[in-house]
Amino acid sequence: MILKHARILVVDDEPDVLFALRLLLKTEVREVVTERNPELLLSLLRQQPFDAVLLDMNYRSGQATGNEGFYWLGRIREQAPSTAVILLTAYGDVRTAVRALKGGATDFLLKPWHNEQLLQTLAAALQPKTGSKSGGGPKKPAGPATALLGESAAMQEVRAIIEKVAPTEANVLLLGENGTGKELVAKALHEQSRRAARPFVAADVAALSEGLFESELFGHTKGAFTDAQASRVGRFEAATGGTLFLDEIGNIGLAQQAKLLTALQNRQVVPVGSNTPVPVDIRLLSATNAPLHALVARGAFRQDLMYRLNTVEITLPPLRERDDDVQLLARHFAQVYATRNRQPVPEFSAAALRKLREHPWPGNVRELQHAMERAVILGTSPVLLPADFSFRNPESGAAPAPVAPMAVNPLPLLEVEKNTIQQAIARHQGNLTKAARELGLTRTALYRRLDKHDI
Ligand SMILES: Nc1ncnc2c1ncn2[C@@H]1O[C@H](COP(=O)(O)OP(=O)(O)OP(=O)(O)O)[C@@H](O)[C@H]1O
Repeated sequence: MILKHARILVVDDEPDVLFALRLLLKTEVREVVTERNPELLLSLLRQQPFDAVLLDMNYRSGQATGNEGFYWLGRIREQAPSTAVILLTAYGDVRTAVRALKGGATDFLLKPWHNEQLLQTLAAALQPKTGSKSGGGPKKPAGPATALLGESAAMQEVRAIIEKVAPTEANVLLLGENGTGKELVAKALHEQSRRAARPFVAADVAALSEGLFESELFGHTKGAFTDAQASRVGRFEAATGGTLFLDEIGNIGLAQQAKLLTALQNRQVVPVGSNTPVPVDIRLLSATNAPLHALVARGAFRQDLMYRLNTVEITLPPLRERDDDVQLLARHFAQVYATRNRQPVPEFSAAALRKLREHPWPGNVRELQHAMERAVILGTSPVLLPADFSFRNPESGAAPAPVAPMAVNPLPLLEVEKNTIQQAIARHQGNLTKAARELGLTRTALYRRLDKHDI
């Protein structure tokens, strides 16, 4: 496609950028649509096809991780796989660029841009896929990579370790409670590795009986046992050149541990029923929610195997220890499920946000994800309220948490509002943008209330 026939969507939260790009593009392309709010991106793509999206990567001042950009990139890839996406960022570095391209971006431009270069990049992005895009390197079909979200210090550290470790061949052991994102991290490690173009093979080893363990992982020959009507390649071989992810590794017995250790030491597997070893070339990632070090101390897990697995160890913190991420993830899942169900994206009342923050999340991000799906589907107003979230009492594991009784001497409403605002501001060390977000208010609405309460 040539540029002058193209329909281009530009999404950036800076009005000046939108203005400049509209001015530049309106004489060069057939149609240019600009939008400040990335949340409207998907509905714009539904309304009309665009040939390319110029997408900003950071939407909140001071945030330079580009995670929002990666998130929207993934969503565009899912919804409009043939639309070219060019990412715009002021904070580019090589790793971000690589991550963007692996996530399916067509190209990457640094702000401030040169007009000539931007037009050339756009024109190149509109060429058919088999065309002249720079060659070299193995190509991987752009999958809708789920971004690992979270701005808490703990998650930023996890992402920094991933970036450092992913390109190496180190075996990585992922520790953390259920639903903290271990599998997501394993996929990120694979996607950012040199093995990204080869398979990512996952196996839940705890689910394998002792008998199945060997044949699933190492394969079997035809007739090796009663049900073996044909020979079958095991997970190790299937992952050749790529990554093998062994989940729930802490739950396997000592006999399986010995078999696994032998395979890892010898870098080869012997399929059940065969005498011929098959060499394997895998990078091993494993995960467990069991206290593996304590299991080693008790003699229930082999120390030598653990040392094979944990060249690098990454511990995913429970969600209750990363308060800052609860709101961000809740908004993310609200967006995902509202879009999936073709519903408007709900807002959150301040009280609902408080309830989400105060819940201990025993099921971590997975529990939050399900809570948001339920709330979006069953919610009756455009603003989610505390009643839209009913958590099971973690103690009993069954009954929904009782509704808090009314305070006997309720504070006057204005007092409550003032206290709530003051607390939110204190929690965010005076950062009004963050306080406003937690309270479910726009910054302007928060300023009005500061004025009203003389804060
Ligand atoms: N930081 C995150 N950002 C976005 N989504 C996340 C994040 N962490 C977890 N999720 C989502 O939460 C769900 C559970 O994550 P995942 O399966 O990776 O957890 P896990 O620790 O491997 O769980 P388990 O121990 O139960 O296997 C997935 O749908 C995943 O996409």
